[in-house]
Amino acid sequence: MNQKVVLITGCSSGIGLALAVHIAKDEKKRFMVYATMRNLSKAEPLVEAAGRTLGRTLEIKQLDVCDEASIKACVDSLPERRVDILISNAGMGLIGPIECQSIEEMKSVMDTNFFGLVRLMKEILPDMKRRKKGHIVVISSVMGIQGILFNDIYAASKFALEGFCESLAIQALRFGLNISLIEPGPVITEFERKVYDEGLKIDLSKADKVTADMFTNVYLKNYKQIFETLGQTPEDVAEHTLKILIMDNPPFRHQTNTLYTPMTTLKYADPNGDLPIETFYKMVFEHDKVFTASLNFIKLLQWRSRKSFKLEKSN
Ligand SMILES: NC(=O)C1=CN([C@@H]2O[C@H](COP(=O)(O)OP(=O)(O)OC[C@H]3O[C@@H](n4cnc5c(N)ncnc54)[C@H](OP(=O)(O)O)[C@@H]3O)[C@@H](O)[C@H]2O)C=CC1
Ligand SMILES: CC1=C(/C=C/C(C)=C/C=C/C(C)=C/C=O)C(C)(C)CCC1
Repeated sequence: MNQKVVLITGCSSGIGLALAVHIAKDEKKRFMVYATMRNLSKAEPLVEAAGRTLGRTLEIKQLDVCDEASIKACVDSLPERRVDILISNAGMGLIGPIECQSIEEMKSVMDTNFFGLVRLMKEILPDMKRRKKGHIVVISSVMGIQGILFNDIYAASKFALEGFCESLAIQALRFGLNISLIEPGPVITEFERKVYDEGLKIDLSKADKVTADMFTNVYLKNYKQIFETLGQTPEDVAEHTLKILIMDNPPFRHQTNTLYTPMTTLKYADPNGDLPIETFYKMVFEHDKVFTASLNFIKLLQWRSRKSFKLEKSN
C-alpha cells in the first residue's frame, strides 16, 4: 500500500492531537502518522483518542521543536527518513501589554512558533527537494495576516511564519513541493485556557492606567465570549486540514472559520491598511454595545441550531 508518511508536531493536546487522530483514522488508510510531542509523559490523551490506530496507522515519537538534536533523532528514526507531509503545529500564545512582558518571554514565543518551523524545514526540506515530492502544512492563524489588540508578539511570530513560507513557496514550486498555511480563528483548546490564565496573572503595574484598563476591561473582558461564539473545535480544524492534504493542488492559504473571514477580508480590501485597524478600533471603543450584541446574536443562533439538531436526532 502506498501510504503517505505524515509527521505532526505538538500532538499532546488541542489541534495537533485532533489532527493526528483524524488523519490516522482515515477510512482509506492513506496515511501513516508520526504524532510527535516534546514530553512523552503527556501521551495519555493521544493514546486514548488514537484507540486501535495506535501501532497501525499512528505512532508516537518525541520531538521538541526548540531542540535541533531531537528533530534530527526523530527524522532519523523514520524508515528512509521519509516525510511526505510535514504538519508544523507546535506553538504557544502570549497576550498582554509589551511593557509587562520580558524579552525572554517574547524570545520563547518566536523560538517555538517561528524558529521551530525553521528548524524542522532545515532538517526535512533537503530530502523533500531530492525526492521532488512533499507537502509542508503550517498551522498559522488569522493572526498570521492580521494583528489583534494585545497579541503583538504572538501575531509577529505568525507573520514571521507567513513571510518565511511565502518566500519559500516560490522556490518549492521549482521542486514540485507544496506549502500550505492553515489559518484558524479562535479554537477551543488548552491554548485558550493557558493564555487567559497567564493574562490574569500579568503584573500590570509597569503599564500606564489607560493601557492596563484596556487590557483588563476590553481584551480580557471579551476574550471568553469571543471563544464561546467564534471558537471552533480542534476536530473542525483537523477536518479542514485533511481536505487540504488530499487536494491535487492545495491552496497556499486556507482560513478555517467563516465567521471570522469578514474581519480578515478588511485587510485585503484596503491597500493603505487603515480599514482593518479603524474597524477594530471602532468595534472595541465606539460600537462596543453593537459588537457585544452581535456576539450574543451569534450565540443565540448557535444555541437554536444545536437545539433543533438535538430535536431532529430525538425524533
Ligand atoms: N487555539 C487557538 O485559538 C489557535 C491556535 N492556533 C495555533 O495552533 C497550534 C496548536 O495550538 P493549540 O492546539 O490551540 O494549543 P495547545 O496548547 O493545545 O497545543 C500546543 C501544542 O504545542 C506543543 N508545544 C509547545 N512548545 C513545543 C515545543 N517546543 N516542541 C514541541 N511541541 C511544543 C504543546 O506541547 P506541551 O503540552 O508540551 O506544552 C502542545 O502539544 C499553535 O501553533 C497555535 O498557534 C492557531 C489559531 C488559533
Ligand atoms: C475579534 C475581536 C477581538 C478578539 C479576537 C480574538 C481574541 C481572537 C483570537 C484569535 C486567536 C486566539 C488566534 C490564534 O491564533 C477583540 C480584540 C477582543 C475585539 C475586537 C474584535
